[in-house]
Amino acid sequence: MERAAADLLLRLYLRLHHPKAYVPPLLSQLHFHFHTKAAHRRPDYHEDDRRKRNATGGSGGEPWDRSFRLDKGRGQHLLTNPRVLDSIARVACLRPSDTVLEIGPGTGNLTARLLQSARRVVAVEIDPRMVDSVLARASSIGLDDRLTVVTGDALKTDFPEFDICVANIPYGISSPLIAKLLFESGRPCSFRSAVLLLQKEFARRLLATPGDSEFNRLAANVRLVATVELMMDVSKKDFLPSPKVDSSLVRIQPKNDVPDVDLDEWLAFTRTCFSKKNKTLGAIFKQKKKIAELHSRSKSEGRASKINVDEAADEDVINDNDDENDDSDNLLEQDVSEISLFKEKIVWILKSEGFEAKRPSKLSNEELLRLLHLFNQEGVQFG
Ligand SMILES: C[S@@+](CC[C@H](N)C(=O)[O-])C[C@H]1O[C@@H](n2cnc3c(N)ncnc32)[C@H](O)[C@@H]1O
Repeated sequence: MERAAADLLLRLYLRLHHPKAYVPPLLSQLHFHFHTKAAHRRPDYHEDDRRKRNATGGSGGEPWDRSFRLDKGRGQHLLTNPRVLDSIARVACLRPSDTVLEIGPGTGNLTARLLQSARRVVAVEIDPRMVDSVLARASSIGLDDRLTVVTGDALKTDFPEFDICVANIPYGISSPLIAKLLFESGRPCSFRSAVLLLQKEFARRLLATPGDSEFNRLAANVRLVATVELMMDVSKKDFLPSPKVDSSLVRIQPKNDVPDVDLDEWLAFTRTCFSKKNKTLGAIFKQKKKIAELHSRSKSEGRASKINVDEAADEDVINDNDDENDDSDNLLEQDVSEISLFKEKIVWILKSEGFEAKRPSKLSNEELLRLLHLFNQEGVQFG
Protein backbone atom coordinates (compact mmCIF):
# COMPACT_ATOMS: atom_id res chain seq x y z
CA MET A 1 0.00 0.00 0.00
CA GLU A 2 2.80 2.39 1.03
CA ARG A 3 4.72 1.48 -2.12
CA ALA A 4 1.66 2.29 -4.31
CA ALA A 5 1.29 5.76 -2.66
CA ALA A 6 4.99 6.54 -3.15
CA ASP A 7 4.67 5.39 -6.73
CA LEU A 8 1.77 7.77 -7.35
CA LEU A 9 3.54 10.77 -5.76
CA LEU A 10 6.68 10.21 -7.77
CA ARG A 11 4.65 9.91 -10.98
CA LEU A 12 2.93 13.25 -10.29
CA TYR A 13 6.28 14.93 -9.53
CA LEU A 14 7.80 13.64 -12.78
CA ARG A 15 4.75 14.74 -14.84
CA LEU A 16 5.02 18.30 -13.43
CA HIS A 17 8.79 18.86 -13.48
CA HIS A 18 10.06 16.51 -16.20
CA PRO A 19 7.15 16.06 -18.62
CA LYS A 20 9.40 14.42 -21.30
CA ALA A 21 10.98 11.86 -18.98
CA TYR A 22 10.17 8.20 -19.45
CA VAL A 23 8.09 6.92 -16.56
CA PRO A 24 7.97 3.17 -16.16
CA PRO A 25 4.52 1.69 -15.68
CA LEU A 26 5.17 0.74 -12.05
CA LEU A 27 8.19 1.41 -9.89
CA SER A 28 7.93 -2.07 -8.50
CA GLN A 29 8.65 -3.32 -12.02
CA LEU A 30 11.74 -1.16 -12.11
CA HIS A 31 12.90 -2.79 -8.91
CA PHE A 32 12.17 -6.21 -10.36
CA HIS A 33 14.21 -5.33 -13.44
CA PHE A 34 17.27 -4.52 -11.32
CA HIS A 35 16.87 -7.79 -9.49
CA THR A 36 16.79 -9.92 -12.60
CA LYS A 37 19.77 -8.10 -14.05
CA ALA A 38 21.81 -8.88 -10.95
CA ALA A 39 20.64 -12.47 -10.97
CA HIS A 40 21.73 -12.94 -14.58
CA ARG A 41 25.08 -11.25 -14.24
CA ARG A 42 27.82 -13.76 -15.11
CA PRO A 43 29.37 -14.96 -11.84
CA ASP A 44 32.94 -13.77 -11.62
CA TYR A 45 35.86 -16.06 -10.88
CA HIS A 46 35.61 -15.69 -7.09
CA GLU A 47 31.87 -16.39 -6.85
CA ASP A 48 32.28 -19.40 -9.07
CA ASP A 49 35.26 -20.44 -7.06
CA ARG A 50 33.41 -20.14 -3.75
CA ARG A 51 30.45 -22.10 -5.02
CA LYS A 52 32.67 -24.94 -6.20
CA ARG A 53 34.65 -24.92 -2.96
CA ASN A 54 31.52 -25.32 -0.92
CA ALA A 55 30.09 -27.99 -3.14
CA THR A 56 30.37 -31.59 -2.08
CA GLY A 57 29.46 -33.41 -5.26
CA GLY A 58 29.59 -32.99 -9.02
CA SER A 59 32.57 -31.34 -10.60
CA GLY A 60 33.34 -29.35 -7.44
CA GLY A 61 33.72 -32.40 -5.22
CA GLU A 62 37.38 -32.11 -4.18
CA PRO A 63 38.20 -29.66 -1.39
CA TRP A 64 40.11 -26.43 -1.98
CA ASP A 65 40.55 -24.22 1.09
CA ARG A 66 41.63 -21.09 -0.82
CA SER A 67 44.52 -20.57 1.56
CA PHE A 68 46.47 -19.06 -1.36
CA ARG A 69 45.74 -17.75 -4.84
CA LEU A 70 46.03 -20.18 -7.71
CA ASP A 71 48.55 -19.10 -10.31
CA LYS A 72 47.12 -19.60 -13.80
CA GLY A 73 50.52 -18.69 -15.27
CA ARG A 74 51.78 -21.95 -13.81
CA GLY A 75 48.85 -23.87 -15.18
CA GLN A 76 47.27 -24.22 -11.73
CA HIS A 77 43.90 -25.56 -12.79
CA LEU A 78 42.99 -28.14 -10.17
CA LEU A 79 41.10 -31.20 -11.30
CA THR A 80 38.17 -31.37 -8.89
CA ASN A 81 35.72 -33.89 -10.32
CA PRO A 82 36.10 -37.04 -8.17
CA ARG A 83 34.74 -39.29 -10.91
CA VAL A 84 37.37 -38.10 -13.37
CA LEU A 85 40.12 -38.41 -10.76
CA ASP A 86 39.00 -41.97 -9.97
CA SER A 87 38.95 -42.82 -13.68
CA ILE A 88 42.52 -41.57 -14.16
CA ALA A 89 43.73 -43.68 -11.26
CA ARG A 90 41.86 -46.68 -12.68
CA VAL A 91 43.17 -46.22 -16.23
CA ALA A 92 46.72 -46.08 -14.85
CA CYS A 93 46.38 -49.76 -13.74
CA LEU A 94 48.77 -49.32 -10.81
CA ARG A 95 50.36 -52.31 -9.15
CA PRO A 96 51.04 -52.42 -5.39
CA SER A 97 54.79 -52.60 -6.11
CA ASP A 98 54.82 -49.52 -8.39
CA THR A 99 56.80 -46.32 -8.03
CA VAL A 100 54.75 -43.57 -9.62
CA LEU A 101 56.16 -40.33 -10.97
CA GLU A 102 53.66 -37.47 -10.75
CA ILE A 103 54.40 -34.11 -12.34
CA GLY A 104 52.66 -31.13 -10.72
CA PRO A 105 50.70 -32.75 -7.87
CA GLY A 106 49.13 -29.40 -6.90
CA THR A 107 46.99 -29.81 -3.78
CA GLY A 108 47.08 -33.59 -4.14
CA ASN A 109 43.69 -34.49 -5.60
CA LEU A 110 45.25 -37.08 -7.87
CA THR A 111 48.17 -37.85 -5.54
CA ALA A 112 45.78 -39.05 -2.81
CA ARG A 113 44.43 -41.69 -5.18
CA LEU A 114 47.86 -42.73 -6.46
CA LEU A 115 49.13 -43.15 -2.90
CA GLN A 116 46.32 -45.58 -2.17
CA SER A 117 47.32 -47.96 -4.96
CA ALA A 118 51.11 -47.69 -5.30
CA ARG A 119 54.11 -48.47 -3.11
CA ARG A 120 55.61 -45.02 -3.61
CA VAL A 121 54.83 -41.74 -5.32
CA VAL A 122 57.56 -39.29 -6.28
CA ALA A 123 56.02 -35.94 -7.16
CA VAL A 124 57.82 -33.00 -8.78
CA GLU A 125 56.19 -29.64 -8.02
CA ILE A 126 57.49 -26.18 -8.86
CA ASP A 127 55.38 -24.18 -6.39
CA PRO A 128 56.44 -24.49 -2.71
CA ARG A 129 52.89 -23.60 -1.57
CA MET A 130 51.63 -26.64 -3.47
CA VAL A 131 54.41 -28.75 -1.98
CA ASP A 132 53.16 -27.91 1.54
CA SER A 133 49.61 -28.53 0.44
CA VAL A 134 50.20 -31.98 -1.06
CA LEU A 135 52.33 -33.07 1.93
CA ALA A 136 49.53 -32.01 4.29
CA ARG A 137 47.01 -33.89 2.15
CA ALA A 138 49.08 -37.09 2.22
CA SER A 139 49.50 -36.81 5.96
CA SER A 140 45.75 -36.23 6.45
CA ILE A 141 45.07 -39.62 4.87
CA GLY A 142 47.96 -41.29 6.73
CA LEU A 143 49.97 -42.08 3.57
CA ASP A 144 52.75 -39.48 3.82
CA ASP A 145 55.35 -42.22 4.33
CA ARG A 146 54.77 -43.25 0.70
CA LEU A 147 55.22 -39.76 -0.72
CA THR A 148 58.40 -37.94 -1.75
CA VAL A 149 58.00 -34.44 -3.13
CA VAL A 150 60.80 -32.82 -5.11
CA THR A 151 60.48 -29.04 -5.24
CA GLY A 152 61.55 -27.83 -8.67
CA ASP A 153 60.90 -27.50 -12.36
CA ALA A 154 60.09 -30.93 -13.82
CA LEU A 155 61.95 -30.02 -17.00
CA LYS A 156 65.15 -29.39 -15.08
CA THR A 157 64.86 -32.20 -12.53
CA ASP A 158 66.48 -35.60 -12.92
CA PHE A 159 63.68 -38.12 -12.64
CA PRO A 160 64.16 -41.16 -10.42
CA GLU A 161 63.56 -44.69 -11.71
CA PHE A 162 59.79 -45.10 -11.94
CA ASP A 163 57.30 -47.64 -13.27
CA ILE A 164 54.61 -45.29 -14.44
CA CYS A 165 54.07 -41.57 -14.78
CA VAL A 166 50.58 -40.27 -14.01
CA ALA A 167 49.93 -36.55 -14.19
CA ASN A 168 47.60 -33.69 -14.89
CA ILE A 169 50.38 -31.52 -16.23
CA PRO A 170 50.55 -27.78 -16.85
CA TYR A 171 49.80 -27.61 -20.56
CA GLY A 172 52.65 -25.21 -21.25
CA ILE A 173 55.23 -27.96 -20.74
CA SER A 174 53.50 -30.78 -22.66
CA SER A 175 55.95 -31.07 -25.59
CA PRO A 176 59.24 -30.81 -23.68
CA LEU A 177 57.95 -33.07 -20.92
CA ILE A 178 56.92 -35.84 -23.32
CA ALA A 179 60.26 -35.50 -25.10
CA LYS A 180 62.07 -35.70 -21.76
CA LEU A 181 60.16 -38.81 -20.72
CA LEU A 182 60.69 -40.61 -24.01
CA PHE A 183 64.08 -39.46 -25.20
CA GLU A 184 66.11 -38.67 -22.11
CA SER A 185 65.79 -41.81 -20.04
CA GLY A 186 67.86 -43.99 -22.34
CA ARG A 187 66.71 -46.78 -24.59
CA PRO A 188 64.56 -48.76 -24.27
CA CYS A 189 62.56 -46.62 -21.81
CA SER A 190 62.46 -48.35 -18.45
CA PHE A 191 58.91 -47.28 -17.52
CA ARG A 192 55.65 -49.05 -18.40
CA SER A 193 53.53 -46.09 -19.42
CA ALA A 194 52.76 -42.41 -18.99
CA VAL A 195 49.11 -41.51 -18.39
CA LEU A 196 48.85 -37.80 -19.05
CA LEU A 197 46.04 -35.28 -19.08
CA LEU A 198 46.75 -32.95 -21.98
CA GLN A 199 45.05 -30.10 -23.76
CA LYS A 200 42.57 -31.72 -26.14
CA GLU A 201 43.99 -30.19 -29.35
CA PHE A 202 47.52 -31.15 -28.34
CA ALA A 203 46.36 -34.72 -27.65
CA ARG A 204 44.71 -34.86 -31.09
CA ARG A 205 47.99 -33.85 -32.73
CA LEU A 206 49.84 -36.50 -30.76
CA LEU A 207 47.30 -39.11 -31.85
CA ALA A 208 47.36 -38.04 -35.51
CA THR A 209 48.65 -40.43 -38.15
CA PRO A 210 50.57 -39.60 -41.36
CA GLY A 211 48.25 -37.85 -43.80
CA ASP A 212 46.07 -36.27 -41.07
CA SER A 213 46.13 -32.48 -41.17
CA GLU A 214 47.30 -32.37 -37.51
CA PHE A 215 50.22 -34.75 -38.04
CA ASN A 216 53.48 -33.07 -37.10
CA ARG A 217 57.08 -33.71 -36.17
CA LEU A 218 56.43 -34.42 -32.49
CA ALA A 219 53.86 -37.08 -33.44
CA ALA A 220 56.39 -38.67 -35.83
CA ASN A 221 59.09 -38.64 -33.13
CA VAL A 222 56.78 -40.07 -30.45
CA ARG A 223 55.45 -42.79 -32.80
CA LEU A 224 59.00 -43.99 -33.40
CA VAL A 225 59.47 -45.00 -29.77
CA ALA A 226 55.96 -45.32 -28.30
CA THR A 227 52.28 -45.92 -28.94
CA VAL A 228 49.68 -43.34 -27.96
CA GLU A 229 46.09 -44.16 -27.02
CA LEU A 230 43.16 -41.86 -26.25
CA MET A 231 41.63 -42.88 -22.92
CA MET A 232 38.92 -40.23 -22.44
CA ASP A 233 38.01 -36.59 -22.96
CA VAL A 234 37.65 -34.36 -19.89
CA SER A 235 35.53 -31.21 -19.81
CA LYS A 236 37.02 -27.86 -18.80
CA LYS A 237 34.19 -27.69 -16.25
CA ASP A 238 35.91 -30.39 -14.21
CA PHE A 239 38.70 -28.00 -13.22
CA LEU A 240 38.96 -25.14 -10.75
CA PRO A 241 39.35 -22.53 -12.10
CA SER A 242 38.06 -23.72 -15.48
CA PRO A 243 40.66 -23.39 -18.23
CA LYS A 244 39.57 -22.11 -21.67
CA VAL A 245 39.98 -25.49 -23.32
CA ASP A 246 38.89 -29.09 -22.83
CA SER A 247 41.37 -31.86 -22.08
CA SER A 248 42.05 -35.45 -23.07
CA LEU A 249 43.66 -38.27 -21.17
CA VAL A 250 46.19 -40.26 -23.19
CA ARG A 251 48.30 -43.28 -22.43
CA ILE A 252 51.79 -43.34 -23.91
CA GLN A 253 53.46 -46.74 -23.89
CA PRO A 254 57.12 -47.07 -24.82
CA LYS A 255 57.68 -49.69 -27.51
CA ASN A 256 59.86 -52.71 -26.84
CA ASP A 257 60.89 -52.97 -30.48
CA VAL A 258 62.20 -49.51 -31.31
CA PRO A 259 63.82 -49.41 -34.79
CA ASP A 260 67.56 -49.61 -34.74
CA VAL A 261 68.35 -45.99 -35.53
CA ASP A 262 70.61 -43.39 -33.94
CA LEU A 263 68.00 -41.22 -32.15
CA ASP A 264 70.10 -38.10 -32.41
CA GLU A 265 70.35 -38.61 -36.15
CA TRP A 266 66.61 -39.32 -36.44
CA LEU A 267 65.66 -36.17 -34.48
CA ALA A 268 67.90 -33.99 -36.65
CA PHE A 269 66.52 -35.65 -39.79
CA THR A 270 62.86 -35.03 -38.82
CA ARG A 271 63.84 -31.44 -37.96
CA THR A 272 64.86 -30.97 -41.59
CA CYS A 273 61.94 -32.91 -43.06
CA PHE A 274 59.29 -30.97 -41.13
CA SER A 275 60.94 -27.57 -41.60
CA LYS A 276 58.47 -26.47 -44.27
CA LYS A 277 54.91 -27.52 -43.75
CA ASN A 278 53.26 -29.03 -46.81
CA LYS A 279 56.31 -28.65 -49.06
CA THR A 280 57.65 -31.66 -50.94
CA LEU A 281 60.90 -33.28 -49.85
CA GLY A 282 62.41 -32.10 -53.13
CA ALA A 283 61.63 -28.46 -52.27
CA ILE A 284 62.83 -28.85 -48.69
CA PHE A 285 66.14 -30.50 -49.50
CA LYS A 286 67.02 -28.32 -52.48
CA GLN A 287 67.20 -25.08 -50.47
CA LYS A 288 70.71 -23.64 -50.89
CA LYS A 289 71.16 -23.07 -47.20
CA LYS A 290 70.03 -26.58 -46.30
CA ILE A 291 72.38 -28.13 -48.87
CA ALA A 292 75.35 -26.09 -47.57
CA GLU A 293 74.52 -27.01 -43.98
CA LEU A 294 74.21 -30.73 -44.72
CA HIS A 295 77.38 -30.58 -46.79
CA SER A 296 79.45 -29.13 -43.98
CA ARG A 297 77.90 -31.48 -41.39
CA SER A 298 78.51 -34.52 -43.53
CA LYS A 299 82.16 -33.48 -43.98
CA SER A 300 82.85 -32.91 -40.26
CA GLU A 301 83.63 -35.96 -38.15
CA GLY A 302 83.03 -35.29 -34.44
CA ARG A 303 79.29 -35.45 -33.88
CA ALA A 304 77.39 -34.77 -30.68
CA SER A 305 76.41 -37.99 -28.99
CA LYS A 306 73.94 -36.82 -26.32
CA ILE A 307 70.30 -36.65 -27.31
CA ASN A 308 69.13 -33.06 -27.44
CA VAL A 309 65.70 -33.25 -25.81
CA ASP A 310 64.79 -29.73 -26.94
CA GLU A 311 65.25 -31.01 -30.47
CA ALA A 312 62.74 -33.76 -29.89
CA ALA A 313 60.17 -31.44 -28.38
CA ASP A 314 59.57 -29.18 -31.37
CA GLU A 315 56.23 -29.95 -32.88
CA ASP A 316 57.20 -28.45 -36.23
CA VAL A 317 60.21 -26.42 -37.22
CA ILE A 318 58.84 -23.85 -39.57
CA ASN A 319 61.35 -21.52 -41.16
CA ASP A 320 60.15 -20.06 -44.42
CA ASN A 321 62.98 -17.53 -44.60
CA ASP A 322 65.75 -20.05 -45.03
CA ASP A 323 66.82 -18.79 -48.43
CA GLU A 324 66.78 -15.14 -47.32
CA ASN A 325 69.55 -15.93 -44.85
CA ASP A 326 71.53 -17.61 -47.55
CA ASP A 327 75.27 -16.87 -47.22
CA SER A 328 76.35 -18.99 -50.18
CA ASP A 329 77.81 -15.84 -51.85
CA ASN A 330 80.67 -16.01 -49.38
CA LEU A 331 81.70 -19.52 -50.39
CA LEU A 332 85.03 -20.28 -52.04
CA GLU A 333 84.98 -21.53 -55.63
CA GLN A 334 86.06 -25.01 -54.55
CA ASP A 335 83.25 -25.14 -52.00
CA VAL A 336 80.77 -24.07 -54.65
CA SER A 337 81.66 -26.94 -56.96
CA GLU A 338 81.71 -29.43 -54.05
CA ILE A 339 78.33 -28.21 -52.92
CA SER A 340 76.86 -28.47 -56.37
CA LEU A 341 78.03 -32.09 -56.58
CA PHE A 342 76.59 -32.67 -53.12
CA LYS A 343 73.27 -31.23 -54.27
CA GLU A 344 73.23 -33.61 -57.23
CA LYS A 345 73.77 -36.47 -54.82
CA ILE A 346 70.85 -35.32 -52.61
CA VAL A 347 68.54 -35.05 -55.63
CA TRP A 348 69.65 -38.44 -56.88
CA ILE A 349 68.94 -40.03 -53.47
CA LEU A 350 65.49 -38.43 -53.33
CA LYS A 351 64.66 -39.57 -56.86
CA SER A 352 66.06 -43.09 -56.47
CA GLU A 353 63.02 -44.32 -54.56
CA GLY A 354 60.46 -41.70 -55.55
CA PHE A 355 60.71 -39.47 -52.46
CA GLU A 356 61.25 -36.19 -54.31
CA ALA A 357 57.57 -35.34 -54.85
CA LYS A 358 56.37 -36.67 -51.50
CA ARG A 359 55.41 -34.59 -48.48
CA PRO A 360 56.93 -35.63 -45.13
CA SER A 361 53.65 -35.20 -43.25
CA LYS A 362 52.19 -37.99 -45.38
CA LEU A 363 55.04 -40.47 -44.90
CA SER A 364 54.97 -43.33 -42.41
CA ASN A 365 57.91 -43.70 -40.05
CA GLU A 366 59.00 -46.75 -42.05
CA GLU A 367 59.27 -44.56 -45.16
CA LEU A 368 61.09 -41.81 -43.26
CA LEU A 369 63.48 -44.39 -41.82
CA ARG A 370 64.12 -45.75 -45.30
CA LEU A 371 64.95 -42.29 -46.61
CA LEU A 372 67.25 -41.61 -43.67
CA HIS A 373 68.97 -44.92 -44.36
CA LEU A 374 69.47 -43.95 -48.04
CA PHE A 375 71.00 -40.62 -47.02
CA ASN A 376 73.30 -42.15 -44.39
CA GLN A 377 74.38 -44.86 -46.80
CA GLU A 378 75.61 -42.14 -49.16
CA GLY A 379 77.41 -40.30 -46.37
CA VAL A 380 74.78 -37.59 -45.79
CA GLN A 381 74.56 -36.93 -42.04
CA PHE A 382 72.02 -34.88 -40.08
CA GLY A 383 72.97 -35.15 -36.40
C1 LIG B 1 47.16 -28.49 -13.87
S1 LIG B 1 47.81 -28.32 -12.23
C2 LIG B 1 47.49 -29.93 -11.65
C3 LIG B 1 47.32 -30.03 -10.17
C4 LIG B 1 46.89 -31.37 -9.65
N1 LIG B 1 47.68 -32.47 -10.18
C5 LIG B 1 45.42 -31.63 -9.98
O1 LIG B 1 45.18 -32.47 -10.88
O2 LIG B 1 44.57 -31.02 -9.40
C6 LIG B 1 49.53 -28.29 -12.62
C7 LIG B 1 50.49 -28.31 -11.44
O3 LIG B 1 51.82 -28.33 -11.96
C8 LIG B 1 52.63 -27.40 -11.28
N2 LIG B 1 53.69 -26.97 -12.22
C9 LIG B 1 53.64 -25.99 -13.16
N3 LIG B 1 54.78 -25.95 -13.87
C10 LIG B 1 55.57 -26.93 -13.39
C11 LIG B 1 56.87 -27.40 -13.70
N4 LIG B 1 57.59 -26.84 -14.69
N5 LIG B 1 57.40 -28.41 -12.98
C12 LIG B 1 56.68 -28.99 -11.98
N6 LIG B 1 55.44 -28.60 -11.63
C13 LIG B 1 54.88 -27.59 -12.32
C14 LIG B 1 51.70 -26.29 -10.86
O4 LIG B 1 52.20 -25.55 -9.77
C15 LIG B 1 50.44 -27.10 -10.52
O5 LIG B 1 50.47 -27.53 -9.20
